[in-house]
Amino acid sequence: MAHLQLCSQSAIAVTEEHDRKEIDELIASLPQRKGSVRPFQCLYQNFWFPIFVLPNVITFQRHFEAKHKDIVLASQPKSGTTWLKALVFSVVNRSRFGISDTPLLTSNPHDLVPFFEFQLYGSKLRPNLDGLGEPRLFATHIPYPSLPECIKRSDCRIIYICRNPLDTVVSSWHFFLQKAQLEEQPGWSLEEHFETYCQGTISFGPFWDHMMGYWKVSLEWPSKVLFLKYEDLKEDTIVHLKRVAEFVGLPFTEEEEEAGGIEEIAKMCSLKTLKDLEVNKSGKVALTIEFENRSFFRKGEVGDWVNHLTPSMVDRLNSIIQEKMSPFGLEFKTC
Ligand SMILES: Nc1ncnc2c1ncn2[C@@H]1O[C@H](COP(=O)(O)OS(=O)(=O)O)[C@@H](OP(=O)(O)O)[C@H]1O
Repeated sequence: MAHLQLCSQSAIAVTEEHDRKEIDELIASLPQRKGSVRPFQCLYQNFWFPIFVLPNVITFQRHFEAKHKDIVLASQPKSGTTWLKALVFSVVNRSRFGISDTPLLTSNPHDLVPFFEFQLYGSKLRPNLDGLGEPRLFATHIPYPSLPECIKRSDCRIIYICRNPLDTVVSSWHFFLQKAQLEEQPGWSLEEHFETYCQGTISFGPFWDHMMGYWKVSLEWPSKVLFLKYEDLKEDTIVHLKRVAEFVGLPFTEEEEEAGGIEEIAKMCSLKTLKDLEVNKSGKVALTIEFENRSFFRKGEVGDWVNHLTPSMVDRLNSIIQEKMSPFGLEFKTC
């Protein structure tokens, strides 16, 4: 018996070693370019991925097994991912935890709803996810076309959040600049960052193809993808919390509504509440590389771009939106 176990373990090790080599060879053959945080981005399946994340993405594509009840939160970086994680975690787990004992009080949302590509499949690991309670909650920045087929074919649901590109480019510049400053590395200008964003070579870009991928599926298959906008959530969190709860098959009851249960979740997940928690002031989260928890909470405003972008930058981004997204009905509130 022990001999058999050893044999199967070494067979797995050989297969993993083989996979690793094959993935490394595949990545070496891809077009690469210098990126902002890490030295290189690779063009894989028509999107630019940070090179250090790509092995995890490929391992995830090959080995993830979806379950029908899974819920996947998808976004581009700096679109409201952290907020969406807190909201959906609270909705899905509200029968287990109240506001006084929610794990959000002691854990950053990224530790409660892990990313496939940064956390679960980090370091080319193949995690065992069978033991997780259902529904399992996952997150990803991977574009729709590159999601594993099992996610598309199963009944599992996807909630996508997007944000107007003017605020997103400003938010992502601040995020990486702060990271560089903390590590005493040279930063880079907003102009340089903006150029990368508009060229579509930012991580997980082009941003328009990322948004359009999920947008089109949400129109064709609304029970598969719920498409949310950061600006709408800011305007009326309650309405969109109800949509989320219905979409995941756990609608709020009249009693919950009357008892103020939805408002409680909205308040718990607000930027102010999360930002002021000790865990988010001092902790760190490992997303392949380490980030300070506080770096995920900045201003959280709609329209902060007015303080940073020049009129010509605004014109350029607006014309990309007009050309690539407006014809398909995707519009943004920018103030
Ligand atoms: N709870 C809550 N409510 C409203 N807004 C929030 C919240 N949490 C984070 N934020 C703001 O979202 C921006 C960070 O984006 P992401 O969470 O997508 O970042 S990441 O992709 O997970 O790295 C970043 O936006 P900016 O302030 O404009 O930079 C955060 O401040």
